[in-house]
Amino acid sequence: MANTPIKLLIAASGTGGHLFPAIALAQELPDYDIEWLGVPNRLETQLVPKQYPLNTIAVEGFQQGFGFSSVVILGKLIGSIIKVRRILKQGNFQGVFTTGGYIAGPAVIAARSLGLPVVFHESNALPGKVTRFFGPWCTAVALGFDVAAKYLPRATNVCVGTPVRSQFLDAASNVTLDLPIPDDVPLILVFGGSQGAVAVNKLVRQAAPAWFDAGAYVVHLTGDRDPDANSLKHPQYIELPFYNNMAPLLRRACLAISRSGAGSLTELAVCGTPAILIPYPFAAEDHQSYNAEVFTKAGAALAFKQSELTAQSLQNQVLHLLQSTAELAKMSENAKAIAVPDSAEKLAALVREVVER
Ligand SMILES: CC(=O)N[C@H]1[C@@H](OP(=O)(O)OP(=O)(O)OC[C@H]2O[C@@H](n3ccc(=O)[nH]c3=O)[C@H](O)[C@@H]2O)O[C@H](CO)[C@@H](O)[C@@H]1O
Repeated sequence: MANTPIKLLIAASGTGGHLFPAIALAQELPDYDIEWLGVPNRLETQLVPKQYPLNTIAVEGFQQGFGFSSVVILGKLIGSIIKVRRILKQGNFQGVFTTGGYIAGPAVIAARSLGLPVVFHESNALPGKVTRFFGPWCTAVALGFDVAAKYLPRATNVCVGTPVRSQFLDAASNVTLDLPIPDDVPLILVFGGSQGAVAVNKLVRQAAPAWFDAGAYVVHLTGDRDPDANSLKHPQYIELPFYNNMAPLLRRACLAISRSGAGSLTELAVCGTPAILIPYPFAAEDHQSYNAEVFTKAGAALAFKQSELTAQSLQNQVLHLLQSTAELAKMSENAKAIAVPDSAEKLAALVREVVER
């Protein structure tokens, strides 16, 4: 039996922020037999590499209050727990890993009810409700930022950083910057999480002409739901709904304008990209502001509330930074100082310790 691979079920679903760390972990466990748990209509159907079979369940979050729709959701949750228990038993799984979100509830309950170990990864500075509720039930909670530990006093916390895609670490990676940007121009990268940020896009389109006049190029990743897509045309402006080769792009950019999802922040740190952060104002419990604070405290970024930022103030702030190479260099150094480049290895070591114990 010594050579039988360990069977691990990874429950990660929904956004890039939940999926990329889990994929990075899976790639760090090549000797494991891994299957995925997701939902049928989210990003996992496109992003999870084909070698990991995808099991799907119907699960969604509870709304405020408890009405008829909550009863339906509760029914789905119970159905999901039963289905995950069946998957775990029939597949002889030895442990579960999750990055949180709605999928985590049935995964944790099913695994713990069968006595299986669970490692939960929470990438945000303010852990989500699901993490705060289920964290104490898990064998270990791996944290992206150590400040999160104070919100999880009853959980077994280990700070490991947040794993990034292999393109961020592998110098020999064949992931290259295939965009027409001259070598000697300042590049501003604008992106808004894995789904784009329409409000930021609007500000950027108004502010960008002055940046072009200052000689800068702008790569603008708009997401695929922007009603004004393709409305700005300029030879120094490249607009795309989504771009996959983020590592070379973040390394090349002298400044990023970004939301402050944990995944984006982790990549900014690993690449040492100075940033202007505009936390998504409607994120659950305003968690993106807590994430941004980790970076502003470290001197790695500036952060502005969306409600307080105008196109004019954004324009001026960027023009100021473009002229302050020393300030940008300091921010870059500070960003690198909070990066945890070997996070996937640390997380994999924790999973091995917990599952093979
Ligand atoms: C709106 C919201 O609540 N978002 C949450 C969601 O992350 P969400 O996926 O929205 O945002 P993240 O910043 O965590 O991750 C975005 C990821 O998408 C990638 N990307 C983006 C644009 C693009 O064109 N190409 C590309 O590859 C980025 O490089 C990054 O890896 O889960 C995160 C982890 O719990 C939270 O911190 C975020 O607050």
